[in-house]
Amino acid sequence: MDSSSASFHLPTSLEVCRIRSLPASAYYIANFISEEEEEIISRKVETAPKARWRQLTHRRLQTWPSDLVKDTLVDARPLPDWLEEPIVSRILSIPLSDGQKNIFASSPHGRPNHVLINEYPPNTGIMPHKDGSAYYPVVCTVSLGSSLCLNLYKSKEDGALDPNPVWRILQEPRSLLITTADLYSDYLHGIDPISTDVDISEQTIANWGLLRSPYLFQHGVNQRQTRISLTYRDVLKVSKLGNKLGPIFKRS
Ligand SMILES: O=C(O)CCC(=O)C(=O)O
Ligand SMILES: [Fe+2]
Repeated sequence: MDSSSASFHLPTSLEVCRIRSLPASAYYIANFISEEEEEIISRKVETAPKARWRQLTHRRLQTWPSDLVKDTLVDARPLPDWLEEPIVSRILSIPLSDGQKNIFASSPHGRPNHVLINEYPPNTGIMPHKDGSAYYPVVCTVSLGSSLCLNLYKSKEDGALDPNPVWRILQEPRSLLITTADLYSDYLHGIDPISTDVDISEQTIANWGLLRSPYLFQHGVNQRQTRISLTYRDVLKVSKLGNKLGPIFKRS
């Protein structure tokens, strides 16, 4: 498999795939990985050692290289190859706008060092939340398997959550969504625990003009199947102890 971006049609800059109807800033690349790459990565996720999975009430997840301890990455092993290639090199290959640096150029480690993998069977979601201060404020989400809507919420003046989402982003399989800046810090995001996303249209989906297959949603619905998301972030604090211990941990 050729993991370089040269043979793959990526946008020339993030600016060309910015979701213009949203506050600063979100970017959506519909065809970020190929079907073959999606298949290979999905298989790696599914066949990871059982101990890698953490079961929540409705959903299960994996963290690579490990969970954070007090907002710190204590296990400084590099990401495994299948999480690194082709996704990380492709993210780093795209300039913000022509001639500029990539989205992680100013982050402490210059690249994502942590990946959270969430699996969402139909009728599962994630409560509205913010991702918090452990990370450099850039989240790169690669979706596998199925489409679903990510909701964006505003906090009310009194800090309470306004339960109606202000925007919805439709994430198709093989897409990359990047959220950063105000959208990262000032808004919450969540996924409804439903089997079918409804009321999907050009008017209600913020990234409609950037979708790969808008015709699939012409009847306004998206029947969900199991969707897996990989969220790439740069954890700000990496423990020095972890760095020293790193080489003696076995890779799994
Ligand atoms: O699966 C997604 O697209 C969102 C996951 C998420 O919000 C998180 O892991 O913090
Ligand atoms: Fe999140």
